[in-house]
Amino acid sequence: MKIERVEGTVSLRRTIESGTEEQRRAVQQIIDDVRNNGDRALKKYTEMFDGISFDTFAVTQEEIEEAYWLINEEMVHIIREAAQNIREYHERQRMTSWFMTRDDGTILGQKVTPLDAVGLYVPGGTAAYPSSVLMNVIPAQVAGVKRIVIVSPPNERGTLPAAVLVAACELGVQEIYKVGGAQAIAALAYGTETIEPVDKIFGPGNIYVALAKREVFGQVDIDMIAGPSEIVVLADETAKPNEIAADLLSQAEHDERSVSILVTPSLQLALKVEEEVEKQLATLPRKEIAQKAMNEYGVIYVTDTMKQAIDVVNELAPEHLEVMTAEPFEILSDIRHAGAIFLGSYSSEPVGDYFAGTNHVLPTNGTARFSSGLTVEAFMKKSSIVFYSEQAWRQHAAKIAAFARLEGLEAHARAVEERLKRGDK
Ligand SMILES: NC(=O)c1ccc[n+]([C@@H]2O[C@H](COP(=O)([O-])OP(=O)(O)OC[C@H]3O[C@@H](n4cnc5c(N)ncnc54)[C@H](O)[C@@H]3O)[C@@H](O)[C@H]2O)c1
Ligand SMILES: N[C@H](CO)Cc1c[nH]c[nH+]1
Ligand SMILES: [Zn+2]
Repeated sequence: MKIERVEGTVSLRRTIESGTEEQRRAVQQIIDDVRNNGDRALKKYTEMFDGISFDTFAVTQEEIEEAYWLINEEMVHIIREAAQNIREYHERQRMTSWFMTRDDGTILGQKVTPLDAVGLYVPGGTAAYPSSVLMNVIPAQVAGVKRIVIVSPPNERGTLPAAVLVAACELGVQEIYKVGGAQAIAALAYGTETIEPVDKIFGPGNIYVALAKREVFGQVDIDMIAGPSEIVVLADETAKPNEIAADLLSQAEHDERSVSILVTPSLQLALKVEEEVEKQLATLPRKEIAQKAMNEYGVIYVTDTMKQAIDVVNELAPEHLEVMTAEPFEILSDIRHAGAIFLGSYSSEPVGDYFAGTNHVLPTNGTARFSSGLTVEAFMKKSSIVFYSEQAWRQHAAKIAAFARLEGLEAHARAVEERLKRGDK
């Protein structure tokens, strides 16, 4: 890990993978094929990319039962407890419709409606996280979404990871399809004989999945495109170097492009954390990934003051921020940009990844400057409500018509004035 003094600007912005021309063309072709040939195309690409042939893509009851055999009971209880915590937190985000009235009889309001159907992409390989199933499905359920569909590429046994199936089943998700990649995204967007289309697609995936999501946007809505994980630790001399190092490595093991940064006014702490990171890296099972991430994107910024350290954090606008100082709550009001803020030395970032109840789908790449993590709101939409009484119309019709004529929109003006004829009768 490099130790640097902060000079000039700092940034978390990395190039966003936009794929090669060849990949973009391949994705476009897969999407067209699924639109035209439905299940037949899904079958073809599943054979081609996942090496499995299916007659039906739906996960069966037997597969769910087998998954429960493969997961120990204690783990099922942990998943249940985590789910309860996540549900309790997200219940607080529930939105309600509201109305307001004016003396002239006008009633205005906002009607909140859950999306009818959403699709969650669960990536294959080692990146199949049951915790992400909880983080996406629970806010959808709290919002009141009726139809929740999970798609994920089949593994070499022709099924899905047991932990993913158990997490989904614990939440009562009943529609799970073994199909991945761009073909799964196309099926969710346009529908096939087996898979009914949805209204919005959530979840991460590889470049083919990301490109397909971009491509179908407009036909359906999509969530954010999340980049590799990031952690910034803001610490003073009271923090423990071994704990900081462990937390930095927790995110580095996600991806070779993950970013782990310590910002501190203490050079002594910086030196100790650097040493600890090397020590702890040596015994990590995902050492290769974490090492690459630390070499490329790991850095310790040493500042002159805590105030300067806070400025650096705000400039970085990280996905996750840990505040490990003597009085973390005193710093909270100065933090302006971070997807999730973990306060105090016991609030290690994985506490939020799995269990506390907050959502782990968060803005990356410096976008925490202007965006937020996944919330219940992402699964809802708002319709404005307008009721004009006769009194309100009489009082304001001329003003509205004048405004319309200012824009040169005569039909607008006449629509409002058309009601005058009623008074003539
Ligand atoms: N940001 C996050 O929160 C987060 C979390 C988990 C995983 N991820 C990402 O998910 C990804 C998982 O990748 P994965 O590949 O293991 O699983 P994946 O499910 O994203 O992709 C697998 C599918 O890719 C398609 N594919 C593979 N090669 C192809 C080709 N040549 N042409 C067309 N399609 C092809 C296949 O259809 C296959 O089923 C990683 O990139 C990881 O970084 C991100
Ligand atoms: N830290 C990841 C988001 O950046 C989420 C995750 C899932 N499992 C473990 N961690
Ligand atoms: Zn994580």
